[in-house]
Amino acid sequence: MKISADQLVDECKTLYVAGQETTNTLLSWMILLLSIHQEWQEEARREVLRVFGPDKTPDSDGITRLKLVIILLFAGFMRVVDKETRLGKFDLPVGVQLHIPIMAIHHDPDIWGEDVHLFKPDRFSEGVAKATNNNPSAFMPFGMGPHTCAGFNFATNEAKITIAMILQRFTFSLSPGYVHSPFPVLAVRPEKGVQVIINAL
Ligand code: HEM
Repeated sequence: MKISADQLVDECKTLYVAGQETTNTLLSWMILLLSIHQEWQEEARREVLRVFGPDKTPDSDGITRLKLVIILLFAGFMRVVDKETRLGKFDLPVGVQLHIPIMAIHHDPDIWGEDVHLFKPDRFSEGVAKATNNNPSAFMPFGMGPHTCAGFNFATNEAKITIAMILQRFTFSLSPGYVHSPFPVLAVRPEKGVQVIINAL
């Protein structure tokens, strides 16, 4: 199949939009959470130093051994019905937009338990099924089905490498100037940034 210059430009825009804000938003929230939860920052650093030591650049073998938990916040994603479809008891006409509220599903106490609002990475220690009260498909930070995120492996590896390299070199804690303002656009971004105090190790 031949691809036109316009299609190529469109593909590049898709990869940029889908891949840039999402991963840097994920990294920003991870820095925030690890700044607040110093015990998890130390635990993650211990793991990174055990796998890579203080200076080794993370390699593909090592990053598969990192079990750093990636906490993802994603506001929602959307489907447009392109042919008449029956969904459970609903008949969906063409053009209907279906919003899948990932963030609401990721905050449902019936699925995650009453402590859903707490940062508890170890809720995943026995797998997603256990963490979700046997609803593993309720955890869908990268979507689900035929259009699941094309950049899943790339993004998780990129995030692991970045966090590992930061943890190898610095400690960080939250700056008193930080203002919490989650702002949903496509991903939920920290509207005013994440200000941290960084110290070299
Ligand atoms: C933390 C980072 C990321 C998150 C949370 C994320 C999340 C998602 C989600 C929720 C979807 C929609 C899936 C669906 O509709 O079922 C999606 C689709 C997509 N993502 Fe990502 N993504 C991330 C990074 C990336 C990166 C780095 C790339 C590419 C370099 C990428 C490329 C794509 C593409 C091309 C699609 C559309 C797939 C399709 O419609 O077939 N994403 N992503």
